[in-house]
Amino acid sequence: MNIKVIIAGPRGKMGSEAVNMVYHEANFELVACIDRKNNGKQVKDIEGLPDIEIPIFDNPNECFQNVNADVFVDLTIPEIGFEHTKLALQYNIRPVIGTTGFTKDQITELTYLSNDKQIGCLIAPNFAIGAVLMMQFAQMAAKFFPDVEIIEKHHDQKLDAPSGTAIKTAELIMDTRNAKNQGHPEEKETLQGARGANIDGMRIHSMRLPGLVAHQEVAFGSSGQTLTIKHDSYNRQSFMEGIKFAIEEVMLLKGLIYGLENILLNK
Ligand SMILES: NC(=O)C1=CN([C@@H]2O[C@H](COP(=O)(O)OP(=O)(O)OC[C@H]3O[C@@H](n4cnc5c(N)ncnc54)[C@H](O)[C@@H]3O)[C@@H](O)[C@H]2O)C=CC1
Ligand SMILES: O=C(O)C1=N[C@H](C(=O)O)C[C@H](O)C1
Repeated sequence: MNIKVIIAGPRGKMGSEAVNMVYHEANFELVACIDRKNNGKQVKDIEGLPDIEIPIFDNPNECFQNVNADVFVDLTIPEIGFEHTKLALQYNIRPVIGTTGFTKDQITELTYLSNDKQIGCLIAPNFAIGAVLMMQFAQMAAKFFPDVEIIEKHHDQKLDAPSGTAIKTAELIMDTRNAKNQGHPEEKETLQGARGANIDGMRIHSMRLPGLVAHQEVAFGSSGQTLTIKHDSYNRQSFMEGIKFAIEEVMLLKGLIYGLENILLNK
């Protein structure tokens, strides 16, 4: 049986790619989109989207109430994505969340809701398989190289900094590395922010430039050597294999998973 999917953010860079992927996937059926504009219109009315008569709602409540769906995919902004996710769970529709910038407290609240209702929910800061592996390799390396800096580089339309991927990478590293303040104990920033954001003593640097898509380096150093683990997404197609996998897998979950690695690496 087909998995029925609702997508929020269909006009966005990621949302439009996801609409096309879901439409072309034999086992998926796009049943509605949530867009803050275009209420009452159809997907075919939006430039760049497939020529299909799928309804668009600007009101998520109305959408979830009227459309029979299995999975809800959010690719919007964190404030809206969080509200969408809570609502989808209330309607027993399984969320697959690509939107980044959720706070720790928000993820905790969604975990409670999802686990309590025994409804699958997947939050993945990065759906690119290569990025998931990059984070895993970084976690492995941190065991041997506790001095580490994360450099993430994105297009200049990105709203959140640091990226969700950089935060997730730091969290994974924190699982294997004891907190350590890096650099000289008496170092001083003569220009605020020069050393980047500080998380558990490691630094995250965020670069924003037109021309970039999504890139991250995790640089480790020890006596006489450095190790750099690097991933590049050159287009948004790179995230689609992971979203497809997440839509299939969330159907089997009974609670919330944060990070694709938790299901991908057990396959
Ligand atoms: N998990 C992953 O693998 C990836 C996640 N992302 C994340 O996905 C999200 C979307 O990224 P992009 O498509 O690049 O952004 P975008 O700016 O191209 O698209 C954002 C979408 O959100 C919608 N939106 C904005 N404000 C809204 C509001 N107030 N109410 C309802 N909808 C609203 C816009 O209409 C648009 O459709 C971001 O959080 C980004 O960090 C991006 C790439 C990969
Ligand atoms: O906004 C983006 O583009 C991306 N956002 C995600 C993040 O914040 O990590 C994933 C990827 O880096 C692209």
